[in-house]
Amino acid sequence: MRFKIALCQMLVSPIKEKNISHARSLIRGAAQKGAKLVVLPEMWCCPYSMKSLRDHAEDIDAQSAPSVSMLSEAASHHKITIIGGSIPEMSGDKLFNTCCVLGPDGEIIAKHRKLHLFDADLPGDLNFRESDTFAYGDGPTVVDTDVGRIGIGICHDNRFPELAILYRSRGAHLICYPGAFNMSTGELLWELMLKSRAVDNQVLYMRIVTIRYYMMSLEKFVVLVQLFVAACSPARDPDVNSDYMTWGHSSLVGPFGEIIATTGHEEDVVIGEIDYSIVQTVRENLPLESQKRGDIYQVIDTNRK
Ligand SMILES: NC(=O)CC(=O)C(=O)O
Repeated sequence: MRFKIALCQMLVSPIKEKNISHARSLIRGAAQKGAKLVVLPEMWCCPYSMKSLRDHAEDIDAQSAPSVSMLSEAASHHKITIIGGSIPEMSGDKLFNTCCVLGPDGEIIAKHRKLHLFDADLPGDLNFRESDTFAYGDGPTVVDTDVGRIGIGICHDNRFPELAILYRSRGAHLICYPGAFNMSTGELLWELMLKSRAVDNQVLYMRIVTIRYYMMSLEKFVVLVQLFVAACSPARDPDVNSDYMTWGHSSLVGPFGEIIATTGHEEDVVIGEIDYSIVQTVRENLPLESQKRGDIYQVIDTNRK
């Protein structure tokens, strides 16, 4: 399968309505260029500022979510799949950092709540505690779409290779990470993390438990994690008063760790082509699965139903 993906690296303003209509016009432009999959950034509907996130929060389950309504209308109008970046989601009294995935009929086909919240204390530089504001998501997200099986992570989720391994083990062809690395971590780590997740490879064991008679057996699945990774950031806000300055550099990385498409820090729509047949070629050229030492290490998918 071959298709075009668009990463909308949009400049986020303090005004929510403006962000929604701006995102809509970027999606329109991407669809007109032939993109079948459009990805938005982490926190595209409002500033990524812990002080004001609650003011912009939306209740997705109660269907009072203007950002998600726009995504739904855009997906069905253009007949595309949208990875809807992330928005602050209010559910009961909890706030989540949430990504909705919309299919070409406008339906929400998956909802991922950020699993790893970004808490960092870099003395004299950055002190950021997402976990003071957000609640933790409680499950991985793999979704079947018109453009393949996709795993979803949000920003800091991409630092955890086990999640990428798990997604690949569930048959994902592509992992999409809406993200917003900051100026302290971005230069050294953004591209490194994306390339690492694209080329991670492991042998995965999944424990199959037979409860009857307390018997347990271990079934082995050999899995490679060489796949495509797409990450979409907001554009850097040149306003020095901005609470959180983002690194930008939205990118599409191929299964050999190659950068297929990327950009700098300004607003841009990055278009790249994904050809899943390359995954097979890379796996044949570099047959890592036969070289893994499953007798020494293993990753167990504890969440699989
Ligand atoms: N938004 C984030 O999770 C930020 C992050 O991971 C970073 O390095 O910056």
